[in-house]
Amino acid sequence: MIALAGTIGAGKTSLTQLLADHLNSKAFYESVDDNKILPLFYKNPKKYGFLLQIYFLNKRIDEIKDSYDNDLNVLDRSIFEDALLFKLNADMGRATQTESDIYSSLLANMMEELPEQPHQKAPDLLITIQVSFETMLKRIEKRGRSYEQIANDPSLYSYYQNLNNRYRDWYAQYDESPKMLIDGDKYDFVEDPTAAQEVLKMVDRKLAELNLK
Ligand SMILES: Nc1ncnc2c1ncn2[C@@H]1O[C@H](COP(=O)(O)OP(=O)(O)OP(=O)(O)O)[C@@H](O)[C@H]1O
Repeated sequence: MIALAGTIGAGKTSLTQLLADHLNSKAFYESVDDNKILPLFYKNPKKYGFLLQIYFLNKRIDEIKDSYDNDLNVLDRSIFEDALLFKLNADMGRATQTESDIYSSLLANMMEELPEQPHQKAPDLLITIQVSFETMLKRIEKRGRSYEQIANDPSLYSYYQNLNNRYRDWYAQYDESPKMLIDGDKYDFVEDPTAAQEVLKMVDRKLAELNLK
């Protein structure tokens, strides 16, 4: 399967739709609006950080299992980014070392590839959308999920800044599958149909190179 990655508001959900339509495959979305734990987490990250992580892990494993039937199915967020978010929260004192260790070993256990399984769990291709911090802030504001707004909680500014910075290193180090980077500032594939076509062409070239299409 193809997994999208990128910071909050990078455009993962939109590109997932675009790609699945283009490839005639299925799109799998992380459902944010009916996630009951996320607003609790934003209100009290220390209390709900670990629960949120377990919730996401469970959801993403479900998605990985459901998307097995076609290598070109598209997931709007990769499971591997959660560790980046959790590490950030742990470094900010919102999770304990024990919670962090248990999460890492649970993730490794869940993702371990077994010889008898018919399909691998890691994606066939990871596509990361990289956006500047300014773009990230604009998108978060434009989308307007109340618990994500800096106007309601100014401490989110440094959380978002830190998150965006860490994505660069995360992408550089990521080695679970083939990967490619899309510049989300340069290619506004949501508003600009020409940019969308260019992005689809880039992905097609990568899929051909990997013999997936
Ligand atoms: N592992 C995690 N730990 C903490 N928060 C998370 C985690 N995964 C997702 N979130 C939160 O869930 C919300 C949705 O994030 P996500 O980036 O997946 O979707 P999105 O904002 O709709 O992105 P896009 O616009 O790229 O589709 C954000 O508030 C994000 O901070």
